[in-house]
Amino acid sequence: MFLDKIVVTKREEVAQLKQSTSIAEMEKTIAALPACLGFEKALTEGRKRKTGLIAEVKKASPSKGLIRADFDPVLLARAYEQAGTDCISVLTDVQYFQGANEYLSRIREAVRVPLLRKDFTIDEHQIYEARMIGADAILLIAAILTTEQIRDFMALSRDLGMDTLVEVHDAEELERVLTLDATLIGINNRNLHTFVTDLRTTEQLIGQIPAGKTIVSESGISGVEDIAYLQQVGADAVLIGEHFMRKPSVTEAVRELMGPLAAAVKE
Ligand SMILES: O=P(O)(O)OC[C@@H](O)[C@@H](O)c1c[nH]c2ccccc12
Repeated sequence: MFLDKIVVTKREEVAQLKQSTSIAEMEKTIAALPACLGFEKALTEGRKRKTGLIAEVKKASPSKGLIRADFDPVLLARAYEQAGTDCISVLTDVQYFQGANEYLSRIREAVRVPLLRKDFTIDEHQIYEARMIGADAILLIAAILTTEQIRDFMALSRDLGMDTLVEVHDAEELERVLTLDATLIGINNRNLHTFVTDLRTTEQLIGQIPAGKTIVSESGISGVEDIAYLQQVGADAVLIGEHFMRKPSVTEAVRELMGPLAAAVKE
């Protein structure tokens, strides 16, 4: 199964990372960095449309293979910025998503938009690494973490100045996450075991979430009617990758998708 395979890969990566650098060394580098941009803030009080948007820089995926042939991470991120996306997500996993840490650090230099490091975080070392390469937030996937790990990783991220997007896909994961003080919760419409995507996952889970949380609906979103539906069921923001990556102009694609229902009507 994909998630099990990727966790094995990540354990190897973490072992290598631990050999190449220590936490003390990483802390030194981090101390000299500028403060993070507010990722969660950009999706709440700062958001530009009724529905917040995290646009993803995604070259390939394990289920689809290569998604965009003329992939230039910096040009794509600039185009997203121009279209007024609230935040940008950057895949850094090499093996399954053809991502790279370098993509995130180059994008960091090029735009003033808060960045999510989209990867499979299973160890503290990766959280320091995320901060070093320029992330403003990291993804924590409940399916591969214990509740205690999520709690500890949220605390460490906060100490380093980063926000966390805690991702769930089913009721059991959501229940665990709701015992923590996570304020930014992602509902992944894609089952990471089977890769089947169903937007109704958001509708099914959102009812269990108490008021005051910011809900991001993730994956498989591709039409104005999808945005309308997710608005109607109560999502505060959406995370979209593939739909934009398949369009020649991602700036136009963002405007087309987010314009009709969301542009003018910021509450
Ligand atoms: O390309 P899509 O279907 O718009 O999906 C984007 C994003 O939600 C997806 O990349 C994603 C959501 N959670 C993840 C966890 C790991 C890797 C990738 C993901």
